[in-house]
Amino acid sequence: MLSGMPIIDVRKLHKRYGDKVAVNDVSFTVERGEIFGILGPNGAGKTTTVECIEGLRRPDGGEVTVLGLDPLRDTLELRKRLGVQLQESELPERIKVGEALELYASFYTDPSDPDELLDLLGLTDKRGTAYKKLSGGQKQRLSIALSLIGNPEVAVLDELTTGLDPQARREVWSLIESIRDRGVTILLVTHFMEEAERLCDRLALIDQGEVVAVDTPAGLVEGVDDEQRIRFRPSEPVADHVFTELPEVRAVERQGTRIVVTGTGNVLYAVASVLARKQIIAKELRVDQASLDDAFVALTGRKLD
Ligand SMILES: Nc1ncnc2c1ncn2[C@@H]1O[C@H](COP(=O)(O)OP(=O)(O)OP(=O)(O)O)[C@@H](O)[C@H]1O
Repeated sequence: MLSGMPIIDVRKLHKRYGDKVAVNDVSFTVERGEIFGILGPNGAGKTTTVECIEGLRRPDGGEVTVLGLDPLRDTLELRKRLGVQLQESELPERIKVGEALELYASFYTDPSDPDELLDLLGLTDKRGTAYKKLSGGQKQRLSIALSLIGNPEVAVLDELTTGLDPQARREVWSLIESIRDRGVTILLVTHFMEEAERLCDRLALIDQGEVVAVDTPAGLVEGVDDEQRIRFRPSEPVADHVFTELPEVRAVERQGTRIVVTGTGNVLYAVASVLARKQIIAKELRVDQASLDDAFVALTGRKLD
């Protein structure tokens, strides 16, 4: 295989449902070994895009190749090499964790060792537990295990941590990183900014069926103006004009006893200096930089969630 070939190549993908355009000329490539994210609000067209990649939907236009294969024509070959996460409803309630893995392993000629996967996913002591008795996080981990049982070269994970508590979510994130470290290329669909920021090497921001940007998380955030938000509770009362007189400051806002100063350049130094001169202490000081959320707003004029 050519080393330069992308693992997933989506070109001008177009998909309508009746009159509704769900995906409008979406293009991106996923390179070997990366975690590539598709990030966008509900209804942006993320699931439709990955269903075309998985061969579950027929595009109305454009081209998709996965590992050089056509998802609609080379279905059988692709099934062996592409791992797809199951929907929750696809497993019988009574099946035990170990049985589910053995069953799925039997579909492949060279599956992963179920015990090793259970261990990797922290499910070893759940081997004999019925599916319906698992917690949300455990079900999620099992569905990831099932997507990996065939030793795929590439895995598609859709809304991986939806419905999980923050603790379980972080566990799943480190799991995904260890899977990538084993050499699996991962396409991750999410509407969580934090998840995309933490996990993805690169990501496509999608809005209303269109790709608005493809870049690294840092690259996307760099594109936003370098505005910073400084929040603190002053030890003494202080008037707004003390800050608004500073050239770096764009706005001053009050939130109860807190002051929120936004500005650009070295605004933090400017604010800290003026407070020091007045011998005022900034309590509970917090500085927020631009985030992927801000990048999304800057690009689309709308918030992510
Ligand atoms: N089978 C269908 N028939 C008609 N319209 C559909 C169908 N599936 C999706 N849509 C519409 O197409 C658009 C894109 O949906 P899609 O599910 O791909 O978006 P998404 O980004 O995955 O959103 P979500 O996170 O809510 O699943 C939405 O407006 C949705 O209502």
